[in-house]
Amino acid sequence: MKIPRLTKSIFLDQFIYMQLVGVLIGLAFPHFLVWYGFATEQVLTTEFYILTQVAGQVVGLISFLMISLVIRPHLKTLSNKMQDIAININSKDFLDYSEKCNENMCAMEVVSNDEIGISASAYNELLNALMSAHETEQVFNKFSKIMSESLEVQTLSEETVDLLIGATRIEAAAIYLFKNGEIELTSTRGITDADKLTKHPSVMDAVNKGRAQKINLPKHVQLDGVLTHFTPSEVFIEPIDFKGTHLGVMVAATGALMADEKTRVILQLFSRSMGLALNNALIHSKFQRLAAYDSLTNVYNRRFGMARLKEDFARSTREQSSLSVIMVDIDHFKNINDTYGHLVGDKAIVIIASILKNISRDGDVVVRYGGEEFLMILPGASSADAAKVAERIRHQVKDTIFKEDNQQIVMTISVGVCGYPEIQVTDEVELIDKADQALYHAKQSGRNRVVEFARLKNIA
Ligand SMILES: Nc1nc2c(ncn2[C@@H]2O[C@H](COP(=O)(O)OP(=O)(O)OP(=O)(O)O)[C@@H](O)[C@H]2O)c(=O)[nH]1
Repeated sequence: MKIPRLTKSIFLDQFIYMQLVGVLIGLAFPHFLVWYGFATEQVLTTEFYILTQVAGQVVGLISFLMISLVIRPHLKTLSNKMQDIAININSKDFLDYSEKCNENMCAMEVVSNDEIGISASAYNELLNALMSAHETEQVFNKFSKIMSESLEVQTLSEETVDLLIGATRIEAAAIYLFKNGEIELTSTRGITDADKLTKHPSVMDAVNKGRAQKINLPKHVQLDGVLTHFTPSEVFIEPIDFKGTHLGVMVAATGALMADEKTRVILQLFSRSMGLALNNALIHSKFQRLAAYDSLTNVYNRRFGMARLKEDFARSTREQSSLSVIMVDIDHFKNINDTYGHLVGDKAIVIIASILKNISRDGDVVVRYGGEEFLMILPGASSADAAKVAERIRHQVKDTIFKEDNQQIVMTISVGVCGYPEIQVTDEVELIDKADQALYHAKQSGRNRVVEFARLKNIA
């Protein structure tokens, strides 16, 4: 039965109805007493009617007050908490609010199993769902920031793995990408033998078919967790795709705690959204490579080499450390072209470049400076050290027999060396210029030789 509403306040309606009930009881009560055996002249009097009316109103009023005292505070607390959340969501302060939120402050105490108790637990569930959605949103915002701020595959992968481990129940993770037809480990945290996973059939399946999977981790893979070593409870394999192309796969393992809803949601969000950023990063690195490398020899091109030399020279003058350059030019190269043709000439250039690369140490830079001219930058090497390297190169070139059809081609090179700070130059262009002068001298004095600019000066 639906009782009609009288005012805008349910409590006021309830009060009015209680008063009406009081009036009816006040009217009926004297007649009930007559029926019960009281004398009519005693109870059907105006005074007795007034008395029963007053008693009825008082009972109505007490009932209203009791309802206000027992029910109203619970509803008031519930409405205050809801208002707090609404205000914080609207003022975008929900992050601070959720961080401060503990059981006492935000959750409602459930004190009954009636509608009020049900409302309190429904509110608590709603609050938990809101907090969890908010946390997921925060993690995804951080993830979007990572995706939009870097164009480096390595940085993107490492920061994603770190965030995944920091924000979910995942305790170890790795990202593998397809490179030249092979699955390559790009970043890993916690999986100590991550390389071995590239051969695992489930990983291959996820990469080849783009199929997400959940597997048991193979025995030989161990996890470093917060607790020493432990066996993971689950391992998720999520493909990373972009427009139907399988770019790679994300492997993530939970530790002692199984993945909760938030972990599963974030894992899927990450693997599904990474494709675009990784694809951009892969294109970027391809373009960077194209812009920096010489396509014939696969060593740095002149533009990149000069930029690199500028940086190295600035560092050497700042730190007062040695820096030497070696200029290499193939002797009578025109003859090779004229005798065997340009294609054979190209092969000869590639052979010289690979000799230079093989002899160079970590940190040295090989540059194709011109057609058949190479520059080698040796940070930390004195002029005398660089001259020794140059001699090794010269010998190796001379001793390399280059076979073309049935012909055996022997090449020689002339080399100019200049080193800072032995030779006090003002910039990197002057350093190159001096090495060039030494090279010119090597050519003039018969070719197939190394000339150090420092000695040239002494001779002069
Ligand atoms: N095959 C080929 N030849 C090139 C390339 N770049 C430059 N050359 C040739 O290299 C030759 C360089 O000749 P020169 O500078 O006259 O000198 P050289 O014959 O090497 O003689 P010296 O340097 O004086 O010992 C020219 O014939 C160019 O055409 C290239 O990328 N491929």
